[in-house]
Amino acid sequence: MRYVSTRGQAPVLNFEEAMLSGLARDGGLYLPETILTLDGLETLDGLPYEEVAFRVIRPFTGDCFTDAELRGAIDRAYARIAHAARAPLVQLAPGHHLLELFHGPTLAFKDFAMQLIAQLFEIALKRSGQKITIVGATSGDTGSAAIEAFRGIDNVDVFIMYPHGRVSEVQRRQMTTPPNANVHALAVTGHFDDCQARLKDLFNDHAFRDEVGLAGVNSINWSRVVAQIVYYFTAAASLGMRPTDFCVPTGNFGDILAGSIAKRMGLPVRRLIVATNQNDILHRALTTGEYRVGEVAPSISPSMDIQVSSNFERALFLAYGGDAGAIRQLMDELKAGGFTISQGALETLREEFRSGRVSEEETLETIRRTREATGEVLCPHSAIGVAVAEQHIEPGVPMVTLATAHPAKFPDAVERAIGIRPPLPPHMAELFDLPERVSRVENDVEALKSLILERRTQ
Ligand SMILES: Cc1ncc(COP(=O)(O)O)c(C=O)c1O
Ligand SMILES: N[C@@H](CCOP(=O)(O)O)C(=O)O
Repeated sequence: MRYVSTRGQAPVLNFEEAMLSGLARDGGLYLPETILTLDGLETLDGLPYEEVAFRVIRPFTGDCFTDAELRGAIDRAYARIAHAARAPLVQLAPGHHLLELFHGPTLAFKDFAMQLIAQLFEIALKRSGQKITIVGATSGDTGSAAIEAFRGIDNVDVFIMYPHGRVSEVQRRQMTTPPNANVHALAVTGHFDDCQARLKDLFNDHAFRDEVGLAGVNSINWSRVVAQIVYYFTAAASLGMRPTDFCVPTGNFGDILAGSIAKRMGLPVRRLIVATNQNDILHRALTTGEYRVGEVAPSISPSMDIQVSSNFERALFLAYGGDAGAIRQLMDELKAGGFTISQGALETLREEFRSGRVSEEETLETIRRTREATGEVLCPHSAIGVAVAEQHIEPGVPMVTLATAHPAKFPDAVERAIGIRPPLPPHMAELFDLPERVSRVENDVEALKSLILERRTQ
């Protein structure tokens, strides 16, 4: 399988090359040239998660990994998810199901992709002897998952930029307490969009990129998206492969894009519903056709405090029929604050996506209500998903809401809602006793470059 950039001016790559590159050299995002349908959907129900993962991921990796390598990577990755089903589906109400994606080592859905791609990176780097510098931007969960997955791996340094003061204490400590020499937590002045913009600056500086062997593990990296497709298949399989709606707490649009790819592979996804907090650029874009960047407002769902939603570029590319020239034009306009989606592309997007926005008070109320009605304690991000899903449930169509993080990652918000601080699982019992290691950095690409060059160990 070959991968092309959404901006049409970067080399066409295979899976492994796209995985190791992250962002395309023209600033775009890689997508497969064609998306193949997956046969045998009716045989998936009852299979172990690992087997479904193999069948879903295999067509995307081409001949980059042998079957044995891919199966081994999948088995090692998902052995770290502390639930036999890996992504269990629990019923919240008749017709409404919660897909729990928070049983991994860092308690967020990011573990599903990050654990797997760390295994694949390791195989690829052992084979080539290449040394790389991973730089990631996080609003809290990608960073902790990346550090957990890549810490201690040979030939890799991992630098994670998070917005200083804007992640939860649990998230921060997950990033600052690992003692491994190849891990570097960077607290950046600014918000997540600043971190992501600086990350793209680093990728777009080709001399720096080549000097340090820059790689990315945000969902701008196609391999992240691929791994996130799998749980749409396991969820739909356990609901009998009926047309199903999925509601996804959304920020950078990676998780919901994975659902869109699953649909293109033939999964009976009816609608994908974007659920946002007050940082609602995606809801505004789908409602009005205007994609205009606003201020990032801090919220009780900090992982979704995002305005510039990177993977929306992939959805736009698909909605514009693969017109890379149109995407280049839109991304140029974005530099000046935003763009108008063409009527045709907007209609295409609206056929597939619905959206909703949830206030802080509604988020707290949903945590409260859901616990009372079902006993399930939601994290604030998952609560946003549940609240928006409830507005879109239609009789006869199952609704699956993605529960993207464990409530114990956001104890302050959960306590405000239900008066209880959810306990951390035993493997994280010492988190608050460990010493922290972090560098404060200004929101400045030159400062970041100097720090990375000085600190990398490879
Ligand atoms: C807990 C949680 N929920 C939802 C999201 C939004 O996911 P995405 O960025 O893939 O839209 C994130 C961040 O990515 C997250 O960490
Ligand atoms: N919410 C994310 C933001 C980055 O998302 P990614 O999926 O593009 O890596 C986070 O927790 O960091």
